[in-house]
Order: sequence, then structure tokens, then C-alpha cells
Amino acid sequence: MTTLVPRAPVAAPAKSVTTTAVRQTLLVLGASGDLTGRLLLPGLGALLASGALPGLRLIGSGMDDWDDERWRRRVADSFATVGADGAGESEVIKASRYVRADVTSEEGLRRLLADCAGPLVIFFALPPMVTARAAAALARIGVPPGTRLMLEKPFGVDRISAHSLNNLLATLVPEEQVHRIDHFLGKSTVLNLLGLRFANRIFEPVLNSAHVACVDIVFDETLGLEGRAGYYDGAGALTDMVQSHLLQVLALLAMEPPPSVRAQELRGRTAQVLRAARLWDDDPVVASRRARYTAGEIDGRRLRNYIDEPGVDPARRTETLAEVVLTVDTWRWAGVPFRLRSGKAMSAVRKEAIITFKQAARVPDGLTGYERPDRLRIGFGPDCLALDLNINGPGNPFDLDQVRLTADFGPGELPAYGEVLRGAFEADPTLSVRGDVAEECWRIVEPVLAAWRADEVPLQEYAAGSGGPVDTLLGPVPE
Ligand SMILES: O=P(O)(O)OC[C@H]1O[C@@H](O)[C@H](O)[C@@H](O)[C@@H]1O
Repeated sequence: MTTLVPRAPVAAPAKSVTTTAVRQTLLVLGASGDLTGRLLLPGLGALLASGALPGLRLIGSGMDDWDDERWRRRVADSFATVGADGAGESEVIKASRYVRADVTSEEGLRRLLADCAGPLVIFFALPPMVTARAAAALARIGVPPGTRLMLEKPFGVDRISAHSLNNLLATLVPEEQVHRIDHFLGKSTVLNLLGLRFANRIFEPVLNSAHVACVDIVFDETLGLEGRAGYYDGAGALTDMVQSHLLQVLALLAMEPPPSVRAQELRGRTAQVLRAARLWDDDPVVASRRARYTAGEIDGRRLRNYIDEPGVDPARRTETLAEVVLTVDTWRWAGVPFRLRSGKAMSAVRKEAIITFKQAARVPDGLTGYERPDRLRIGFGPDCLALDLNINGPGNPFDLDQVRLTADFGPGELPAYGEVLRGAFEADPTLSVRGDVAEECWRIVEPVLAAWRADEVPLQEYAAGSGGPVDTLLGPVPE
């Protein structure tokens, strides 16, 4: 008789990393803009310094009348912010070039492409509308085979524009070669959700509506506008943070276990759970709050009223804090509220996902002091994990206390932006946002955008350095 013996779990093969030794060309459209200096170049510097990218030809282009020297200074300054000053990085800087061109014109793009050699990556560091025009012009002239496209969020300005942009990009290259960058997908703690959920026996069985009361995904910053009115005043907290980053976190936190963490499966799972997400009660008035900061002080720093910041148009009524409550209509999560909130100029930095468990089924008579439910906290900066548990604690052994088990872990090998860039240079879209997911994220927030435009949800105010507006959804975020 054959006996069935349970097989020991087999370790999954390590994720293969394909590095090409061929020198790639990175063509940056919008090289003189804020995004290039603040995010792209530091991420690129860190990636080069890590040795994961063996050399690069870097070409910057834009409308500004810059010369090679000016561009190289910008690259060097940005690289220096992440300590990327080794021989390899200096070589990239020395050989890099700036080409003045109108990147929305066929003629300008043709000239740029003629200058590029080897495998090509084109980075659109442009506002959404200009990206659409540049992509349309590129579609008319075509790109060399194998070209990869990288785009920074927001992908379009609503579902329809995201859909048209996706259609346009599809005429240029296959979907796997489009890298929509959301740097939260490169944050080591966000990626740690995979290990935490799927490589432990103890959490996954309780991550469902039978055990979870609610989930908060909070990203409060003490930073204000920081001179970014040109971009931020047109976007606001909902588009800047919730529609993009926080929905990606929700997707990793709520998706079903994927059979592998390779691109097709992982992105399939995140797409699936986002398709099931919608506003609580399908009602943006019930399920959203918005607010804007007024003058105040944070850590001795004086912040002026948001509407007095240079470049802000008060008529836009841009929010600096957005809060929405979603439901995820799956067997696992039905009925569990997911609150997503992000605010600027808040009293304290709070970047975490908090899973609040339901009360214990019954606490035996005689055990006193049961007040707070268990909570699992996943911190996104600083990176840490904490588990709040009720135990008997010190003193009276029948009086309960809550303790916090914490684990701090160091940062990832690369900063988040470097991590997502690495994927694009290695032609691996695992950490890129798939086109349908970008559209899905707009679908989720669109009713809120419409209700806010119609002024159906009041724009509250909160003083910079305070804890945010008084009227919140589901009460205060648990301390
Ligand atoms: O904490 P990080 O990694 O800097 O990310 C937060 C930033 O993410 C960016 O994408 C937003 O545009 C910023 O407004 C925000 O401050």
C-alpha cells in the first residue's frame, strides 16, 4: 500500500534577475523639470552606485535653453544627494548630453531618437497633458524595437484620459514594456507585505472579515507644498497620494495570495482586488472628506496658509488632505472598511497601515481591563512592524495590559525610486503599474472627484501643524 507522506514545502526558485551588459540609453523628456531633479536623477544615481546598472548613456532633453554643462551639473548635484559619486557615476555624468527639443513635435523627437544608440528607455518626466502629446507624436514616428517607456504618475488626469493614454502607448510598444512608475511599489516595507502575509502561517488565516474590524492606510506628512504648486495645485491630495500610492498599498494588503511574485501573477492579483474595490455605500458624500491647511507652525517652522503659497490658485480649491473609505467586495473582505488618508502639513509624520482586529470572542469573567483590540501595524517610514496584544502584564495578574511587540528593520538595498527604476532597466515590469490598474484606480476615486467638483463635500480647513480637520470618517485614526 502506498502511504501519502506530506511533502516538505519546496522553496520557490529565486526571482531571476536579467541584467544586460549592453549599455542602455536613457532619454529623459522633460530633463529640466522638477520631477527629474527631485526623483528620477537621485533614484538613478543610487541605482548606478549600487552596481546594478552597468553603465548608461544619459540624454536629457527639454525646451529650456540649457547646454551640456548645465545639465551635467544638475545630474552631478542630484547624484550627490544620494552619495552617488563613484567612478562609474562620474563617467555617466561626463558622457551625458543635453539636447534642446520640443518633445511634443515629430521633428524634435526624430532628432532625439537619431542621437540614441543601443537599447533605449524613454522617461516621460512631463505633466500628464504633455506626456499625452509627446506619446502621440512618438506614435506617429515609431520607436526602435525593444524600447521601454517609463512614466511617472499621475497616469492621465481621469479614467478616460488614462484609457486614451494606454491606447496610445499600446500602439508604440507592448504593455510589458510600459513602466508606469509608482515608487511606493519599490518601498521595502510595502514589498515586505508579501513576505509578512505569504511566508508566515500566523497572519494570513486571520486577514479576513471574520477577524478584521477595519484597515487604515495612513500617510500623513509634516511637509507642506515645498514649492511644488506647479504640479500639486492641479493634483491635490486625492490624486497625488490616494488614487496612486495608497491604492497600490491597499492592493498588496488585500489581494489573494499569488502563486508567484513574477509580473504576470502579482499584477494579476493586484488588478483583481482593485476591480473589487469601491466607495463605501457607493456614496462619495458619506465616504470622503477633504481639507486644506491654513497657516501654522511645525517643529518651529512657520508655514503660510496654503492659498498664499506662490503659484497656488485659490479658485481651484485644492485639498491638501484627502480621506476616503472603501469596501473591497470579495468573500474575504466584504463589510470591512478600508480607510485611506493622506494629509500634508500635519503635526506628525504617520506612514502606516493599521489592521484592527475584532474584539476577542469572549474574555473570561474575572479578567478585567479589556479595552483595546489587537492591532497589526506596518510602518512605511521608518520601516517597522508592530503588533499590539492584550496580555496580563505587570501588577495585578487578572488586569489586562496592552503590549507592543515591535520589529525595526533596515532600509532596502535601494531607495524606492531606484528599486522601481531597476525593474524598468532590467525589462521586468513586476513593480510597474499595469495599464488596466491605472484605469481602475481612477474608476475608484472618480465619484469623489465629481462630488468635490460639485461642492457636495465641504472643503474643511485645518491649521498646519495640527492633527487635521475635526470632521473625519470613522473617527480618529487609532494611536
Ligand atoms: O515618502 P515619500 O517616499 O517621499 O513619498 C511621498 C511623496 O510621494 C510623491 O509621489 C508625492 O507627489 C509627494 O507629495 C509625497 O510627499
